[in-house]
Amino acid sequence: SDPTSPTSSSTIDCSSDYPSSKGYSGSEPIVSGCHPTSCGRRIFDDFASPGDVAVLRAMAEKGIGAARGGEGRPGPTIVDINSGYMRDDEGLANMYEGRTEALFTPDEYELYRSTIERIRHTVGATFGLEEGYPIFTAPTFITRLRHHEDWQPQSMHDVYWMEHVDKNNTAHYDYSGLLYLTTQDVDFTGGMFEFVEEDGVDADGDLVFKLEEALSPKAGRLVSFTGGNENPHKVNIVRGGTRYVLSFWFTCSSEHAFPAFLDGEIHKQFQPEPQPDPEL
Ligand SMILES: O=C(O)CCC(=O)C(=O)O
Ligand SMILES: [Fe+2]
Repeated sequence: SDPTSPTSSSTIDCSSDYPSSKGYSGSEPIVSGCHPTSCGRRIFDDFASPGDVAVLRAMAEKGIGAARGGEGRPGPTIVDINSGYMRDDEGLANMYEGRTEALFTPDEYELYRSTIERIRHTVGATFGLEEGYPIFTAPTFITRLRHHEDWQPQSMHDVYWMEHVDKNNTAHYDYSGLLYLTTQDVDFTGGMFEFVEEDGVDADGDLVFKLEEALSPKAGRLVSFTGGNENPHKVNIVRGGTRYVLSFWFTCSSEHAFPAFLDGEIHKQFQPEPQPDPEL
């Protein structure tokens, strides 16, 4: 599809957390031609073909199988094809570790890489950014949410249905992109994506949110939005079946530029210290 003509487009006021000369929360300088001057949301249906969507889903399954064995775990499983890391309710594992043969074919890597690049280009065009922006950053991953009636979250990592703002989780995220790889009410039930807005506080003093706009995941549908406080959102709990989404974040900060390595070797450079999961 034509990257300049989204299926639907809305413009909203950017959060007042974007001052004019400093970045969000004062952390990084504003990059003109990249940081949003006009915030909003863009949806592109049929952004990826059914065939491409099937290959991306199969790559996630292959990665989960290599890292965890079998079909992996119920609940949320995050798969990063670039670094090889997979996280599920048992923790972190790497799909590339200890392999003697390539896990993915050159065609699969090329599809993954070109899909990332096409999304990046589309986000830049639809938000009117200068050439070269936004910048690809890490991490990016495919998230699989697999329903199982007996499943319970083991740590805060597993609680995927919380309202959040992407830029508050990771300060250098400026644009968010979600490419859905399954269709609601065909492949899974529940799992609606919702933009929300603050609606006061509850008796414990915790923020309460109300629905602003619900978007039904559809295979091939790209949803992109500015990452700041103008776009709080959540995913609803998956009630049946399996839901997949490819999540990307882009930045305006050249310091956070991340080349798409996709060579099956990069995890050797990132050996994270094992960290205890935050408690529930
Ligand atoms: O899965 C979705 O629809 C949204 C996921 C999301 O908001 C995130 O990963 O930050
Ligand atoms: Fe998010």
